[in-house]
Formats: sequence, structure tokens, C-alpha cells
Amino acid sequence: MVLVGVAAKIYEATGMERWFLSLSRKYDSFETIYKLRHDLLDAHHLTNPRESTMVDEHYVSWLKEHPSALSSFQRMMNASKGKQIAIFLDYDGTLSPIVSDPERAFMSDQMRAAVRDVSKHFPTAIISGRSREKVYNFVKLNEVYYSGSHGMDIMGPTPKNKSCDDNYHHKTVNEEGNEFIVFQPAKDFLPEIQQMLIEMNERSKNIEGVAIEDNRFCLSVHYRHVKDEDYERLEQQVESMLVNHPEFHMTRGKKVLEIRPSIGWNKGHALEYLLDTLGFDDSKNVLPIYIGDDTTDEDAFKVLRERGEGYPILVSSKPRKTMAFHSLRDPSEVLSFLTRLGRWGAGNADSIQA
Ligand SMILES: O=P(O)(O)OC[C@H]1O[C@H](O[C@H]2O[C@H](CO)[C@@H](O)[C@H](O)[C@H]2O)[C@H](O)[C@@H](O)[C@@H]1O
Repeated sequence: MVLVGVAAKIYEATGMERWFLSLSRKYDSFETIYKLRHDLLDAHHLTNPRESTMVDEHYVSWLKEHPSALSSFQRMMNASKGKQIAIFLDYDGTLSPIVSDPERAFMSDQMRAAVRDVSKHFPTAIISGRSREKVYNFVKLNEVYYSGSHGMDIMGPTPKNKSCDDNYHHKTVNEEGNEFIVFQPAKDFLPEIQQMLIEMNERSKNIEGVAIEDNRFCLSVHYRHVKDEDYERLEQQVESMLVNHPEFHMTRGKKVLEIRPSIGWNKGHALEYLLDTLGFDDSKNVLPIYIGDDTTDEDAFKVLRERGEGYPILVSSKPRKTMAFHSLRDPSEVLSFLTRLGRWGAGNADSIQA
């Protein structure tokens, strides 16, 4: 880790960045290295001085491969003819900007109104890494479906053609008296996750700046405020804890290490589950649009690519290797996209659904 940190510094100093980026764009095998480099620069809080001048140049060429969903909006709507549009949205970095305190990642009233408008015309779900309760408390809309803990806690419609008579499904009623089915495929792991929460708090108590977030079926170990020199120690603590919990693994997000049960269930599975329960198992009838900014959203992008349906859209202001077809620069562009979609829905969706 230290060695790679040094390598990252050499990049800054020598300008190898340009060469590296051009290789990573040309060859798929460089994807992993490119991602590693990105994570490391991020982990070490490094900003490449050359990067700022190069970003625009690369962003412009990257945009050719992942065109703006705003400029492609009309084409997307034309492709939805005769199909039901369904909307899937990530939360952090998509509906709310990334902020330094995870407890204060509020969504603007404008964004809330745009999501509400969209949900009037199209089935809409939020698929987040946060706990379902937490993401609901940020969004506060009863009109949308919620999937928390990276898809391991789904509150969706009652499936029409599937039995929910097992230990992992239960019925619930929201504040308005509407009935939903909750699906929690990682339910058996709850006691162990609680144990790991205590253990991780203990293991990180001497590392300044760590914040551990209980996302119910997974844990987020935030290191945004951890000193560079302490990062490696924290990562080692997570890794050595996982040795005693072999049914869990670690994934990485934006300045966060995430501890998740290894049940082969991610945001992509949640997307498929929701499409299925919404009655869209036949890909000819539906046009799903999924918008997300993080690596965990790539699982959902991949599902749409493989099904050959809909539009995966990445939120990023930097060029990034992605399975998404389209892009939006930041949450403010997400807001513009959703606002347009809501207006378009008001004029068209009813005739399409009929
Ligand atoms: O799937 P998401 O809804 O995007 O959730 C992923 C993680 O998002 C949150 O952390 C990220 O956003 C924070 C607030 O902007 C930021 O401070 C943090 O550095 C980011 O990693 C959330 O706190 C995590 O629990 C989620 O797993």
C-alpha cells in the first residue's frame, strides 16, 4: 500500500498520468489498474496537479462514449414508445451531493419535487447503500419504492406471480395505509453484523476521524476524515476482522470501506427483483432508466446492458470506466434530467400506459 502511494506521487511529479490515462482508455486490461490508481489517489487524498488541466480534454473525449443523458433525452423518450418507463435512482452522489458528513447528505426540496413528479407518471425506486429507514428519512416520499443496504432490504410492490411465503419476505403498511412486501435476503446475518459493529468500533477507536455507519445489513467504515498515514492501519483492521467473519467481504466506495455479507446479492439483483415484482419480466414492455454515481451502481448498469434494455446513466464529472451508456455530470444535471422527465411524463405517459 505504501509503495503504491509512492507510485501515485511519482505520477504527480512526472506527468506519467497522461500516458497512463491514454493506455487505460485503449485497453480493457488496464481497467483494474486504472481503478486501483483512482482509489489510491482518492484514499491518499491526492489531487494530481496535471489532472485539472487534463480533465476537460479527457472528459470531452469520454463524453463521446458516454453522451450526456440531457442531450440524448429526446432520443431516449422516442425509444420508449409503447413501453413503460421505470426509474431507479441511487441516493448519495446522485440525488444529494457528496458532503463530508454522511449524516448531513440532505436532498434539496427541488430534487424532492422532481422525484415526486417523476413518480406520478412512472414507477420509481431508490436503490441505496444506506439503510432503508435512513434513505427514507432523507427522501421522505411515500410515492416511491425503497431498497436499502445495497439491495438487501427492499420495500416493493406485492409480486403478482411469485410466492412470498418464506422467512425472507414480510408484509408492511406505510403511513398512508398502503401495503408493501419487504424482502430481506441477508436477514440471517443480522446478529453477526451487530457483533461486527461493536468489534469495528473497538478496532478503530484509536484511529482519529473514522466514522462507522450502521446500514442494517451492511456497515460503512468512512475514512474521509482519517489522516493519510492512518489509512493503511484502518484497512488492515477491517481485513483482519474479516478473517474471523468468512461469510463477509469488503467493497470500496467514495472514501468508504463497506462490509457486506457474501450472499451474491447486489444493486443489480435488487433492480431485477423490482422489475420482476413490478410485472416487467418481459423486456419488450419496459424501458428502465437507472441513474447512479458509485462503483456499486455498476452492478445495476451491467444488468441493463445484459438484458439489452433501458438506459444505465453514470453521474460523474470525471472520465471513468463504466458499464453505463450515458452520463450526467453531477446531481444538478440529475435534477435537470428528472425535471424534464416529469414534464415529459405529464404530457405523454398516460397515453403510453393505456
Ligand atoms: O448507494 P448510495 O446511496 O450512493 O450510498 C453509498 C454510500 O453513501 C454514503 O457515503 C457517501 O456519501 C457521504 C455523504 O455525501 C460521504 O460523506 C461519503 O464519503 C460517501 O462514501 C453513505 O454514508 C454510505 O453509508 C453509503 O454506503
